[in-house]
Formats: sequence, structure tokens, C-alpha cells
Amino acid sequence: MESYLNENFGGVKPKNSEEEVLQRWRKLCGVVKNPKRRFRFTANLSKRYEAAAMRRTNQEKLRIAVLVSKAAFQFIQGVSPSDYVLPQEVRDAGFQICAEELGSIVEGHDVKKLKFHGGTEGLAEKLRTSTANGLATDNEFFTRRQEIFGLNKFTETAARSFWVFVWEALQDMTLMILGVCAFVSLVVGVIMEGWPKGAHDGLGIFASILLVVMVTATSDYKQSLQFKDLDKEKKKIAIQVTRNGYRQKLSIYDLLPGDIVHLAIGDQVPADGLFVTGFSVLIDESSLTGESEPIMVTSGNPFLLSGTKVQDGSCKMLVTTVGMRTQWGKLMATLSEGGDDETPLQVKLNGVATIIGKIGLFFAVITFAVLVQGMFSRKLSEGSHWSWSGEEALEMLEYFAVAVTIVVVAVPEGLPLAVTLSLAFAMKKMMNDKALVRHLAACETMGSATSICSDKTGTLTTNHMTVVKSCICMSIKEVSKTNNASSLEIPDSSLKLLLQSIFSNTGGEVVVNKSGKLEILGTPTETALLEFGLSLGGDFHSEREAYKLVKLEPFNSSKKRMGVALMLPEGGLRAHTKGASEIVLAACDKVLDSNGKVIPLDEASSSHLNTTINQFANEALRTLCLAYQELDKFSPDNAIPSSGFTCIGIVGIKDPVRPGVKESVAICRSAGITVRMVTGDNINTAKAIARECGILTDNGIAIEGPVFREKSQEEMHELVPKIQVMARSSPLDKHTLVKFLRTNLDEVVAVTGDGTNDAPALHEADIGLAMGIAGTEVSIAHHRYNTISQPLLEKSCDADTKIPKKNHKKR
Ligand SMILES: Nc1ncnc2c1ncn2[C@@H]1O[C@H](COP(=O)(O)OP(=O)(O)OP(=O)(O)O)[C@@H](O)[C@H]1O
Ligand SMILES: [Ca+2]
Repeated sequence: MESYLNENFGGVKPKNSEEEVLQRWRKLCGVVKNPKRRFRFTANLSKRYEAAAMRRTNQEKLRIAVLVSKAAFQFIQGVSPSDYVLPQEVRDAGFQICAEELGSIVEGHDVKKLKFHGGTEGLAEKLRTSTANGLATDNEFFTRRQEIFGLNKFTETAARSFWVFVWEALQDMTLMILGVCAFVSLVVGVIMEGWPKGAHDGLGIFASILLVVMVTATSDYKQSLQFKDLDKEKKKIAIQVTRNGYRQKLSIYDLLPGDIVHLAIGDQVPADGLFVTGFSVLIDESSLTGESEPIMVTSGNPFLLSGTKVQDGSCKMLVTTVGMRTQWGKLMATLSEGGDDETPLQVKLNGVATIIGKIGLFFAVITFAVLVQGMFSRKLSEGSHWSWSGEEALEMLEYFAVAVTIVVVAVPEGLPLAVTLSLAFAMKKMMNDKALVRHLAACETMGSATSICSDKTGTLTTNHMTVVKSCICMSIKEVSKTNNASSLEIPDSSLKLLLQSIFSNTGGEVVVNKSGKLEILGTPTETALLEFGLSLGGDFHSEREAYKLVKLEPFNSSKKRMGVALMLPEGGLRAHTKGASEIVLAACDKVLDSNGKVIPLDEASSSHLNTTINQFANEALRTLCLAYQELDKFSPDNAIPSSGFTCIGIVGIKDPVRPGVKESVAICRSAGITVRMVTGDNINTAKAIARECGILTDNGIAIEGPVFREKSQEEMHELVPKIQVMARSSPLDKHTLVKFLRTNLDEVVAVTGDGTNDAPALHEADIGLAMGIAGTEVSIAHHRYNTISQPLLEKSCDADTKIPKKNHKKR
């Protein structure tokens, strides 16, 4: 039986199973008593085909739209006023453009129409919003906006009532047969023995059918309510918007056309819209079109489609179309009916149910045969086998009913449902621990994990970063809240450069919030630096207004640095760069000395800086190097130079280890699970933290991504089992490691990450644990790869450390 199960119901994986495997077990289930129930929590393959077809047409449509818009671009000079008529009701509501027109501009990539309406700014005007301050919520347009343009919600299948479940429970083939038997028995019985005596048998069968149906329907109904709750929880996603001039978090469901949304790397575009400002925006449209080549979005090609993902860069977007008017809305409506992938355990239990069903059927047939044979031999001995009375026919019918009843009670049709139920229960329990499980299969796979690849920031550490040490102009200083610029003894000219670097070259922002307080937005690394800048007496806004930003190259994990080019008020251009300290330092050939003078970076000063980096790193600090250079000529189309910089200094950022991590790692280890740290940080920082968490032991290996990358397959076999820390890794290195562990070492791998740079590794892993970043949550939902995310970071215990202790054998 074991081998039969494995052979036929085996190949299903916790995620991304092949089409063929999914088909195979369905076919093998053959005649199922109640297909509606049996396949309730499995993928609806035909709906999925429909979604795939939709993606293909999307791709085709977009290609044509792009071609047309390119052609239009060439003839743009002679824009003829298109024959757009504004519907009266929209005009009455105070807007100058209707939802259909907006939809056709963005979805059709219609440059000509966009130009006709005055570009993005013109559309913002017509939508009664401002690209700087966003929607104003306190005027009368706000409510009318919803009426005219709709909400950012997808139509969902309506909640099914209890009676639907009763109806579905009745679709059971055996129950139907029994029903027929009961009817015949009732009719024949009443004719022969009269009412009410002859009706007993028939009514008895009816009553038991009713009982079975009610019990089934009630439990199914309750289950569906529970799933609905879980589903709601899964869809809570927040995004950064500007409204009333303040930046704030908003649920994506509350977005309206006219909203200004801030998108950053890793975010999913929450609605259709237009690019307002931003830098180096690369959009991955594969979820919508299946096309894997990312697309550059600029003011020349400003169209952003809902459901696509920001692969690089950051930008502000003007929302134009929401909800079911977008392609994504239509696709989601189809996909949500496609259902979740079935889990391996579900499929196995389906196999068991099928086998038991066959055995039950076999015994039912034998029982029937034996009973009938008994009757025959009795009649044979009486010699009456040619003459049949009605009573005997009724007896025969009863035998048949007995046989069918055997099938009813013997076949555990609810077995696959039971596992779904228990997984849902586990899901709910994890939710109480602030871990959100997106796919049922995750609960199942988690029990068999043998290896965990954890990232550092935010998972092992608290993600609350502060600058605690600095080495500006070659002098090392402790930094604390109380000391100011003078205590760091930075010469004035250098301080000016440092503040300019901190405030201009950042992905973060300092804003005044509603209550009038300063609030720092951005990634923890950025906020730490901005805070440092503020503590040195800098002022973000006046600094920002002093110069013009010519170009910004946002941070990403492969480059591990970011840069800006500025037009200075006194004339001239300057570039700033900051990033992983060894990498940025290698791009410097000059340095600021203790008097703030620029001197060449000779051997002595270079080794002083390198020692400083290592010293900071050994104290488990994340180090960043800041540098600048004057530019002769620069145009925004050029890349910011990658060498020739002058080093301003190095900062050491502390990110304390979460309480309880050491214990969790120890628990994992005693359960036979290997924990590895995979991080983009400096190797010494990584090692120091790994030691503190108990991940790095004396005989373990710590390796840097660039070294790991060069290893041959054979060397990897030797090396990988011993790797405990991988530092300075690129997203691809993480992926390579996970893939190697899975395919060559047969491990069941859980990966934790914050989803932006860890996406490829999370995708490859058996279980992906995404750590609470709003933007990444979306990517999880639509890429169907991450299985768990932890939306709230307060909880110190990570989802990965919750893996049951006992189950550590290999699959
Ligand atoms: N905003 C930023 N600007 C410039 N450099 C940065 C920025 N954020 C991080 N860095 C540098 O990049 C390195 C981290 O790179 P990366 O983001 O790839 O790490 P990661 O994989 O997210 O790390 P972890 O595993 O710790 O989460 C840091 O050591 C730091 O030096
Ligand atoms: Ca990370």
C-alpha cells in the first residue's frame, strides 16, 4: 500500500507542483462518492488555465499597446484633440475625467491621450488632487470620488450559505442510491403492508440520510467560515501614501484614484497609475503577463500596472484606476477561484480514501453476493426459484441497501478534509503568535525542515539601528545621543560635507507628521544615519532645498551601495556615494584628514581605515562608508562614477540581537536542524553576530559571497555542509546555496528573509518565511512563493524557531 501510495499519490510537492502530477492523482481517484467535497480544498485546474490564458492575452495586449504608443510618440507633435466627451455625472461630481478614459490611458499605454489630457500633472488636476500633497480628505470630492471611480477591491465570490453546503453534501453518489432505495422501499412497503407499518424501513433510511447530510453540511459550513476569516487576515496589506500633505500608511483597499503612493523596491503596485517622480524604477510585470524581462519606468514611459512588482528603484505614483477596472482585478477574481495548491498530505490521504473506498466497495459487493446467494439457495431448496413475490423483491432491495450502507460508512470521504481542518487549526494558532501562514502546505512542511537559512537583519536582530561609533576625518569616536558635532571634533567644512552626504544621499525622508513632530521614514539603516545627521545639528529640509538632485541611484543588494549627483548652489556638480564599507573604500583614492583637508589615500591611512572597519565589525556593528567627489561634467543619463571618491568617513551601526534568539537556535540544533546565517553584511559583523546567537561554532565555516560564487560543484559538496555563515552575499548567492542544499544534499530548507533581496532564495526554499515588511507581503500573495510572513515585528520569536522539535527526519 505504501508503495502504491508513493507511486500514484506521491509526486505532489508543497508548492509549485507540476501540472501533470496534479492531474494524475485526480484521475486516479476515479469514481468519487462526492467530488464536490473531495476536491473542495484543492486547486481548480480549469480556473488556473483560464488565468494563464488571461496572462497570455495581457502580454499580447501590452505588446501592441507599447508598439502603438511608440508609434504615437513619433507623431506626438500634431496632437489632435481627441473626441473625448466627459460624462455629465462626472462633470457634476466636479471631476474632469472619467474612470473609463483613465483606464484606457494607463492600460493602453496611450501616450497620445495622456498628452492630450496634459500629462500626469494635467490628470492630477482633472482628478482634483495634487502630486505634492496628495488627496485632501476633508472636502466634498472625497466621498464622490468613491462613487465615481470605485473602490480598490476585487469582487470576491459571495459567502456561501448553509443551504449550499446541504446541497453539496447531498451530491454524494451513495447517498443518492440510498435515497432511491428508500423511495422504492417506501412505495413497495406501503403498497404491500399499508400505512404506516410498511413505511418503517423507507422512512428509517431517509432519516439516516438526513442525519448524515446535516452533520456533514454543518461541519463544512463552520470550516468555510473559519477559512473566510483566515483569508481576510491574509489580505491586509498597507502601503505608504501622501494624503493631506502627510505621508502615512494606508490599507491598499482604501486607495482611490488621485492618491499619491510611494513605491519602493519589493513593493507590489497596488493599483494602476502613472509615474510622478522617482529614480531607476524597474518593474517586473511577470505576474500580469508572464513576461520575465523587467521594464524601465520613467516619465517617458510612466505607466504602472496593478499587480506588477517594483524590482529596483523607488518612485511616487498617481493612482488612476482601481479595483475591478484593472487587469489585475480581473485576473485576481479568476485566480481566487483557482484555489490553493493541495498539500502532499492532502493528496496522500486522498489516496488512502480511494484505497479504502475500493476495499469497501469490494466488501459491499461480497456482502450483497452472499446475502443474495443465501436467498437463492433457500428458494432453490423450496423449489420456488421461478416465482418471485413482492416481499422477496423488497428483501432483495434491503440487501442492496445494506451493501450501499457499507460503502457509506466505510469510505472516509472526509479524511482529506480532516487534514485541511487540522492544518487550518495550526494556521490559526500561528496567527496568534503573529505569524501569518499563507499556504496550508507550509504548516505541513515545517515539521520536516532539516535546515534553516536565516538572514540577519530583522530576523536575528531587532532591526532597530543606531549609529554608535564613527570615524569621520580619520578620528574614531563613540557616538551617543548626548554628544553633538563639537564632541566629535569634526572640522566645519567636513561637517558640511558629511551632513550633505547624509541628507542628500538617502532613500529615507524626514517628515513632519500630523502631530507636528519630526518623523524619520525609511529602512532602519537609513533612519539610523538620518538620526545621526539630525543629532549633529543638521536640518533635513534646508539641506534638501539648498541644491538640486540631478540623479539618484537607489540602494540595492547586488551593488550594496547607493549614489546621488547634486547641482550645488554655488555652481558645480558633486556626487555622493555610501554603502558597504570595503566596497566604497575601494572606490576611494583620497580621504579627508583631521583638519578636513583632502589628502591622497596612502597606505597608512588606508590601513587605518580598514582596521577601523574590522574593529567596528568585530563589535558586531554594521559599517557604512560615506564618500564624495566633485564632478566636472555630468548628465542624468550617465551613471554615477564608480571610483575616484574622497572618503568622508565610516560609521558603525548597532543592531542588537533579539532576546531569545540564542535559545531558539539551540532548540533547533537539538532538534537536528542546521541553522545558517546568510547575510549581505560584512563578514566580521556577520561572524560576531553569529557567535552571539550560537550559530557559528568552532568548526563551522564563514565565507563571503564572492568567494562562494567561484567554487566548483565538487568543492561545494565539501564546503556547503560546513558553511554556517555566508556574508556579503548577493540575492543570487542566497539562491545558489538554498538550491544546492535542496537538490544535492536532500535537505528540506526553510528560508527567512525580508523579501526584497531574499526573494529568489525564498522562492527556491521549501518554506519561505518573510519577515514583516508590508511591501513584501504583497509579493508573497501573488508570486505564490512565500508561505509565511510575520506582519508584526514586536514579537521576538520568529516563525522559523517554532518548528516542532520532534520531527526532524528527512522526507
Ligand atoms: N540604504 C543603504 N545605503 C547604502 N548602503 C546600504 C544601505 N543599506 C545597507 N547598506 C549596505 O549594504 C549591506 C547590506 O546589504 P544587503 O541589503 O544585501 O544585506 P541583507 O542581505 O539585507 O542583510 P541582512 O541579512 O543583514 O538582512 C550593509 O552591510 C550595508 O553596508
Ligand atoms: Ca535582509
